[in-house]
Order: sequence, then C-alpha cells, then structure tokens
Amino acid sequence: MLEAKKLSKRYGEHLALECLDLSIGAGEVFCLLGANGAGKTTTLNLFLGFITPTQGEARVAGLEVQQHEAHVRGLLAYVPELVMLYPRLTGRENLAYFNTLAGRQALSTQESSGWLARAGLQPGAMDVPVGRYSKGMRQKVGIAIALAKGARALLLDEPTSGLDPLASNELSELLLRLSGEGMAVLMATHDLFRAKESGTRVGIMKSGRLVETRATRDLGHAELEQLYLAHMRG
Ligand SMILES: Nc1ncnc2c1ncn2[C@@H]1O[C@H](COP(=O)(O)OP(=O)(O)OP(=O)(O)O)[C@@H](O)[C@H]1O
Repeated sequence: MLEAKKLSKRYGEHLALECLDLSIGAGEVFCLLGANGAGKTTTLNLFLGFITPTQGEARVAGLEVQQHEAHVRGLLAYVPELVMLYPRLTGRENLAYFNTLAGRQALSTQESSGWLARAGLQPGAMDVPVGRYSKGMRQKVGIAIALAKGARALLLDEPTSGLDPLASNELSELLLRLSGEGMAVLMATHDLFRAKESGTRVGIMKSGRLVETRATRDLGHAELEQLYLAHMRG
C-alpha cells in the first residue's frame, strides 16, 4: 500500500532522507522511531505529497504520489499530532463538514454515529463542541473523517505525545483494529512502548537513514529499548 523506492530528500547540503526503501502492506502498522531530526516527518510528508523528493519515489497503492496527487489524496488520511477541527462545531458536525469538503455525499445521523463510534468516540460526546474535547477525542474525530472518506492508509505523526496512558492504549487498540480490517498504518513516534504495543514492525531512523527494521512480535519491550539506544549512541 505504501512504498518508498530509493526515496531521498535534500535541503541544500543537508540530506533529510537518504535512499529509503520501505514497503508497508495493508494490515500492517509500521512505527518509525528516531531522534529529533532523524527524518520521520520528512518521510510522512513525502508520502503525503506535501514535499517533492530529490530522488526516488513514493507510491501509494502503486501510484506515484506526485503524478497521481488527487487519487492518492483520496487513499490517504493524515492525523497530525494535534488534529485541527472547528472548536465551535461538534464532533459530528466536524465530520459532516470535512466529509463534504472531501466531495462525498452528506452523511445521515446514523452514518456519522457509525463512523465516530468505529473511531472509538463515545456516543455522549458526539454532539458536544470539539472545543471541550481532549486531544485523544480530537484524534478519534480525525480518524472518523479518514474512515468516512474511505482512506486505505493512515499516516500519523506523534499521535501519542501528550495523551494519557488510557488514551494511548485506546489509540493502540484502535490502530490494531483498523489494521485488522486492512488499513495500512505508518506512524512516526518517540513512544517505544506504544510502538511495540501497536506496531507490527518498527523502523529505526538515524540521520535520514532507516538503520534497522524489526517485526515487533520478535522483540520484547526491553530489547526494543536496548536496540534503539544502541543505534542512538553508536
Ligand atoms: N523545510 C526544511 N528546510 C530545511 N531543513 C529541513 C526542512 N524540513 C526538515 N528539515 C531538516 O531535515 C531533517 C529531518 O527532519 P524531520 O522533521 O523529518 O525529522 P523528524 O525525525 O520528524 O524529527 P522530530 O522527531 O523532531 O519530528 C532535520 O535535520 C530537519 O532540520
């Protein structure tokens, strides 16, 4: 679903991403780890078509991102660290608004409840203004918007930063559930614990290079931490 081939991004003399080869299938949750400035956000931005590669290519469902911009936009959903929503509108109204913006048919109340519930939002919160939502609740609306538009890949940047452990756990479970339904997930994170919990694979980036990729089922929490620290110190 998501494929990078020799993907590189240079800013002047600085190589933000160097020759990334990566393939993430439907049903996978791939967690990108790495220190600040390692190239995680650059990788997400290249898949999203926000920036153009200096070399190589990013593909979504086999389509080169720059050449098939509109089509790719429909296949991807991006959940930034802080999901930007209209604070005076309710979760349901935000979903309805962004759904119409994406050019889709208006949602019935039953449909909007269905998408919001699938994203884990409690029914009692759906008609409350988003200005009163926690960060985790806003993320759920962001994910409901992605689900309603039929996105097949979800890209998340630091989704657990600033979430309490219960909200982080809910997000992990949601991502696992969505991947079980065939969603491909690429998530940049500093949260080793959550990467192990919600990832099917983890990739460690250092100075623009993907230096290690491991299946999480083969790794314990402590082992992942040791591996990560060894790369950061090495
Ligand atoms: N627009 C830009 N102009 C110049 N350099 C940039 C630009 N965007 C990113 N960089 C540089 O590219 C490198 C990779 O940045 P990137 O944001 O991808 O890192 P990151 O791994 O996401 O870090 P963080 O964990 O802090 O989000 C950094 O050295 C950064 O300073």
